[in-house]
Amino acid sequence: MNLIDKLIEIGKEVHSRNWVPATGGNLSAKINEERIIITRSGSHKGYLTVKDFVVVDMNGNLVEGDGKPSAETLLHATVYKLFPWVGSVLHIHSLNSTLISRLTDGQIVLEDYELIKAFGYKTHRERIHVPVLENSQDMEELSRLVRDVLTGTDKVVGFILRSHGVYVWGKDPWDAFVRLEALDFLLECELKLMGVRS
Ligand SMILES: CSCCC(=O)C(=O)COP(=O)(O)O
Ligand SMILES: [Zn+2]
Repeated sequence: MNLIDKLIEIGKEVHSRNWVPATGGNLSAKINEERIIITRSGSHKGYLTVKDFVVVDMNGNLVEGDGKPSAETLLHATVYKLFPWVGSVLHIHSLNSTLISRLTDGQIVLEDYELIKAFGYKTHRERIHVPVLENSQDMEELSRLVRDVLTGTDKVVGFILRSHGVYVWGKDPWDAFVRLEALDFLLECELKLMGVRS
Protein backbone atom coordinates (compact mmCIF):
# COMPACT_ATOMS: atom_id res chain seq x y z
CA MET A 1 0.00 0.00 0.00
CA ASN A 2 1.43 3.40 -0.87
CA LEU A 3 1.32 6.43 1.41
CA ILE A 4 -1.79 7.91 -0.19
CA ASP A 5 -3.73 4.64 0.12
CA LYS A 6 -2.75 4.40 3.78
CA LEU A 7 -3.89 7.97 4.46
CA ILE A 8 -7.17 7.31 2.61
CA GLU A 9 -7.78 4.28 4.86
CA ILE A 10 -7.00 6.35 7.95
CA GLY A 11 -9.35 9.07 6.72
CA LYS A 12 -12.20 6.54 6.51
CA GLU A 13 -11.39 5.22 9.97
CA VAL A 14 -11.22 8.60 11.70
CA HIS A 15 -14.44 9.64 9.94
CA SER A 16 -16.20 6.48 11.17
CA ARG A 17 -15.26 7.51 14.72
CA ASN A 18 -16.68 11.01 14.27
CA TRP A 19 -13.19 12.45 14.75
CA VAL A 20 -13.24 14.67 11.63
CA PRO A 21 -16.72 16.20 11.26
CA ALA A 22 -17.42 18.70 8.48
CA THR A 23 -14.09 18.52 6.57
CA GLY A 24 -12.14 18.98 9.81
CA GLY A 25 -8.70 17.46 10.25
CA ASN A 26 -5.70 16.95 7.99
CA LEU A 27 -3.46 13.97 7.30
CA SER A 28 0.11 13.88 6.04
CA ALA A 29 3.09 11.62 5.47
CA LYS A 30 6.75 12.33 4.76
CA ILE A 31 7.94 11.31 1.29
CA ASN A 32 11.59 12.24 1.94
CA GLU A 33 13.58 14.85 3.89
CA GLU A 34 12.24 17.63 1.63
CA ARG A 35 8.72 16.61 0.66
CA ILE A 36 5.42 15.90 2.43
CA ILE A 37 2.18 14.55 1.02
CA ILE A 38 -0.82 16.23 2.70
CA THR A 39 -4.58 16.53 2.29
CA ARG A 40 -5.98 19.37 0.22
CA SER A 41 -7.65 22.16 2.17
CA GLY A 42 -11.39 21.59 2.49
CA SER A 43 -11.31 17.90 1.57
CA HIS A 44 -13.65 15.59 3.47
CA LYS A 45 -11.42 13.12 5.31
CA GLY A 46 -13.99 10.33 5.15
CA TYR A 47 -14.15 10.36 1.35
CA LEU A 48 -10.61 11.11 0.21
CA THR A 49 -9.41 10.20 -3.28
CA VAL A 50 -5.94 10.51 -4.82
CA LYS A 51 -6.92 14.00 -6.08
CA ASP A 52 -7.33 15.19 -2.51
CA PHE A 53 -3.57 15.02 -1.88
CA VAL A 54 -0.88 17.52 -2.76
CA VAL A 55 2.89 17.51 -2.34
CA VAL A 56 4.50 20.39 -0.44
CA ASP A 57 8.03 21.26 0.65
CA MET A 58 9.08 21.62 4.29
CA ASN A 59 8.04 25.31 4.20
CA GLY A 60 4.52 24.45 3.10
CA ASN A 61 4.92 25.53 -0.54
CA LEU A 62 2.91 23.60 -3.13
CA VAL A 63 5.17 21.42 -5.28
CA GLU A 64 2.73 19.05 -6.99
CA GLY A 65 -1.04 18.54 -7.27
CA ASP A 66 -4.16 20.64 -7.74
CA GLY A 67 -5.68 22.87 -5.11
CA LYS A 68 -4.57 24.46 -1.90
CA PRO A 69 -2.62 22.45 0.69
CA SER A 70 -4.26 22.10 4.11
CA ALA A 71 -4.45 25.43 5.91
CA GLU A 72 -2.51 23.76 8.73
CA THR A 73 0.39 22.50 6.59
CA LEU A 74 2.95 24.59 8.49
CA LEU A 75 2.12 22.77 11.73
CA HIS A 76 2.76 19.41 10.08
CA ALA A 77 6.03 20.71 8.62
CA THR A 78 7.13 21.97 12.03
CA VAL A 79 6.77 18.49 13.53
CA TYR A 80 8.68 16.85 10.63
CA LYS A 81 11.48 19.38 10.88
CA LEU A 82 11.87 18.89 14.63
CA PHE A 83 11.69 15.10 14.69
CA PRO A 84 13.51 13.37 11.81
CA TRP A 85 12.10 9.98 12.91
CA VAL A 86 8.50 11.11 12.25
CA GLY A 87 6.95 9.77 9.02
CA SER A 88 3.32 10.81 9.48
CA VAL A 89 1.32 13.54 11.27
CA LEU A 90 -2.42 13.28 11.88
CA HIS A 91 -4.78 16.02 13.05
CA ILE A 92 -8.39 15.39 14.10
CA HIS A 93 -11.23 17.27 15.78
CA SER A 94 -12.37 14.61 18.23
CA LEU A 95 -14.92 15.42 20.92
CA ASN A 96 -12.49 14.34 23.66
CA SER A 97 -9.62 16.58 22.54
CA THR A 98 -11.92 19.52 21.88
CA LEU A 99 -13.76 19.32 25.20
CA ILE A 100 -10.77 18.66 27.45
CA SER A 101 -8.96 21.67 25.99
CA ARG A 102 -11.75 23.90 27.28
CA LEU A 103 -11.17 22.60 30.81
CA THR A 104 -7.36 22.68 30.84
CA ASP A 105 -4.77 25.43 31.18
CA GLY A 106 -1.21 24.85 30.06
CA GLN A 107 -0.86 21.14 29.50
CA ILE A 108 -2.38 17.76 30.19
CA VAL A 109 -0.07 15.40 32.10
CA LEU A 110 -0.75 11.68 31.74
CA GLU A 111 0.71 9.19 34.17
CA ASP A 112 0.13 5.70 35.55
CA TYR A 113 -1.87 4.57 32.51
CA GLU A 114 -0.74 1.29 30.94
CA LEU A 115 -1.54 2.78 27.52
CA ILE A 116 1.37 5.22 27.91
CA LYS A 117 3.44 2.32 26.54
CA ALA A 118 1.70 2.83 23.17
CA PHE A 119 4.06 5.80 22.74
CA GLY A 120 7.17 3.65 22.94
CA TYR A 121 7.88 4.07 26.66
CA LYS A 122 8.85 1.03 28.70
CA THR A 123 6.64 1.67 31.69
CA HIS A 124 3.30 3.14 32.75
CA ARG A 125 5.33 5.19 35.27
CA GLU A 126 6.49 7.57 32.54
CA ARG A 127 4.84 11.02 32.65
CA ILE A 128 3.86 12.24 29.21
CA HIS A 129 2.65 15.69 28.27
CA VAL A 130 0.12 17.16 25.87
CA PRO A 131 0.40 20.96 25.69
CA VAL A 132 -2.81 22.91 25.08
CA LEU A 133 -2.11 25.91 22.86
CA GLU A 134 -4.44 28.81 22.15
CA ASN A 135 -6.04 28.36 18.77
CA SER A 136 -5.15 30.90 16.07
CA GLN A 137 -5.66 31.44 12.36
CA ASP A 138 -2.09 32.74 12.13
CA MET A 139 -0.25 29.56 11.18
CA GLU A 140 3.19 31.16 11.24
CA GLU A 141 2.70 32.30 14.82
CA LEU A 142 1.14 28.96 15.78
CA SER A 143 3.99 26.98 14.21
CA ARG A 144 6.50 29.02 16.25
CA LEU A 145 4.53 28.17 19.41
CA VAL A 146 4.44 24.49 18.42
CA ARG A 147 8.18 24.52 17.80
CA ASP A 148 8.77 26.06 21.24
CA VAL A 149 6.70 23.48 23.14
CA LEU A 150 8.24 20.56 21.25
CA THR A 151 11.85 21.63 21.49
CA GLY A 152 14.11 19.84 23.95
CA THR A 153 11.62 17.25 25.17
CA ASP A 154 10.77 13.66 24.35
CA LYS A 155 7.79 13.63 26.72
CA VAL A 156 5.35 15.48 24.47
CA VAL A 157 3.33 12.96 22.47
CA GLY A 158 0.95 15.40 20.81
CA PHE A 159 -0.50 18.87 21.20
CA ILE A 160 -4.00 20.28 21.32
CA LEU A 161 -5.26 23.55 19.85
CA ARG A 162 -7.89 24.87 22.23
CA SER A 163 -11.49 24.25 21.16
CA HIS A 164 -10.12 22.91 17.88
CA GLY A 165 -8.45 19.48 17.93
CA VAL A 166 -5.36 17.38 18.49
CA TYR A 167 -2.15 16.62 16.58
CA VAL A 168 -0.30 13.29 16.92
CA TRP A 169 2.60 11.81 14.96
CA GLY A 170 4.36 8.49 14.42
CA LYS A 171 7.02 6.79 12.36
CA ASP A 172 4.49 5.97 9.61
CA PRO A 173 0.72 6.48 9.07
CA TRP A 174 -0.25 3.31 10.94
CA ASP A 175 2.02 4.11 13.91
CA ALA A 176 0.60 7.65 14.04
CA PHE A 177 -2.95 6.24 13.93
CA VAL A 178 -2.28 3.81 16.81
CA ARG A 179 -0.84 6.65 18.88
CA LEU A 180 -3.84 8.82 18.03
CA GLU A 181 -6.19 6.06 19.19
CA ALA A 182 -4.21 5.70 22.44
CA LEU A 183 -4.13 9.44 23.08
CA ASP A 184 -7.82 9.95 22.41
CA PHE A 185 -8.61 7.11 24.85
CA LEU A 186 -6.38 8.69 27.52
CA LEU A 187 -8.00 12.10 26.97
CA GLU A 188 -11.41 10.48 27.41
CA CYS A 189 -10.23 8.92 30.70
CA GLU A 190 -9.05 12.31 31.95
CA LEU A 191 -12.24 14.03 30.81
CA LYS A 192 -14.41 11.48 32.61
CA LEU A 193 -12.29 11.79 35.75
CA MET A 194 -12.79 15.56 35.67
CA GLY A 195 -16.54 14.95 35.56
CA VAL A 196 -16.41 12.49 38.48
CA ARG A 197 -14.29 14.86 40.59
CA SER A 198 -16.32 18.02 39.99
C1 LIG B 1 -14.17 22.97 8.79
S1 LIG B 1 -12.76 22.55 9.68
C2 LIG B 1 -11.83 24.08 9.85
C3 LIG B 1 -10.39 23.97 9.43
C4 LIG B 1 -9.66 22.95 10.25
O1 LIG B 1 -9.52 23.11 11.45
C5 LIG B 1 -9.15 21.73 9.69
O2 LIG B 1 -8.60 20.91 10.37
C6 LIG B 1 -9.25 21.46 8.23
O3 LIG B 1 -8.49 22.38 7.52
P1 LIG B 1 -7.95 21.97 6.06
O4 LIG B 1 -7.48 23.27 5.47
O5 LIG B 1 -6.85 20.99 6.27
O6 LIG B 1 -9.09 21.36 5.33
ZN1 LIG C 1 -8.21 21.55 12.42
